[in-house]
Amino acid sequence: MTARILDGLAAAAAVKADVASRVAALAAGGVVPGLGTLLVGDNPASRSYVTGKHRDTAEVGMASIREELPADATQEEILAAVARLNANPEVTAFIVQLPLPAGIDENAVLEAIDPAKDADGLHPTNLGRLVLGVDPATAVPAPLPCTPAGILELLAQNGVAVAGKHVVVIGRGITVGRPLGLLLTRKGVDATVTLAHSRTVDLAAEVARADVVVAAVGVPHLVKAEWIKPGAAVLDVGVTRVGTTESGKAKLAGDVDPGVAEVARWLSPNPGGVGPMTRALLLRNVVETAERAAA
Ligand SMILES: Nc1nc2c(c(=O)[nH]1)N[C@@H](CN(C=O)c1ccc(C(=O)N[C@@H](CCC(=O)O)C(=O)O)cc1)CN2
Repeated sequence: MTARILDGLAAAAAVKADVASRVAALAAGGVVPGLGTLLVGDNPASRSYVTGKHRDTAEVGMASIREELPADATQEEILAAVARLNANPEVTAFIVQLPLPAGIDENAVLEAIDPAKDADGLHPTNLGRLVLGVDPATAVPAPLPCTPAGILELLAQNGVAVAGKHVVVIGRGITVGRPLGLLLTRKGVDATVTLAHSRTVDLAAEVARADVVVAAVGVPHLVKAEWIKPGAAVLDVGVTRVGTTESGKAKLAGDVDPGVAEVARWLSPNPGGVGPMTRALLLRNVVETAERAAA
């Protein structure tokens, strides 16, 4: 059996089409939503993600506001850039591209974002709302972290159910693993979640019990075909740059061994899976912030 592909480019196109029509409706009322980004340093992956985000905003008719600082920017300079984005009326919502350079207190920077302008759902207030708002029907509206929300959207668009299923998430980082565990265990989503990490004793045994596996650690080809329960859905989220091609392009390796495609029923590839969904859900967060402000 060869896995069916969870095509992130196709699913992201559907989300973007919806966002574009909502942007057009806002524009008819004189509101132009704007995404702001703050990029600090020269990390080529971060630069390429930010460039992609600004290409997306143009595609859906949003404005773009781009702030950049050098790799040796101080904590104070970064906080000042965040304050500028908070105060800029053209910025509906914005992100601080992560990771920040070594030595910068990332949590302090995330806390400095106005929670009403948090496009990533990573401000403590919005993460707190995700924890508190167990029932989405009664929860205070708040942006959801983009990668976890993109994973749920990708599964839903392809009819892959998670309610009552056992999901093993590998990785406990702030942008994927932790918030994904919260999202999957919400009322109405109803998955049973194991959050595995670098100190998990027998990762192979944990993965072998999973109906859905989400690998988000950045260890090339960590998840092996022989670990996978036949019929499971596997989402390859983590990515590592493992060199460059002859033409100078980055060579990427996901967390999932290519042999998994022969065992799993569903496979979200990397690239072309969750990455494009992360970007599409960012646009959705921005348009929803603009809609809330305009209501
Ligand atoms: N502030 C944030 N920082 C980071 C986040 C985040 O959600 N918020 N997540 C990741 C990086 N990320 C978003 O910023 C991201 C990762 C991957 C992609 C993507 O489209 N990937 C493509 C491949 C692109 C390539 O060739 O490199 C794919 O998977 O097909 C978009 C965004 C860490 N930082």
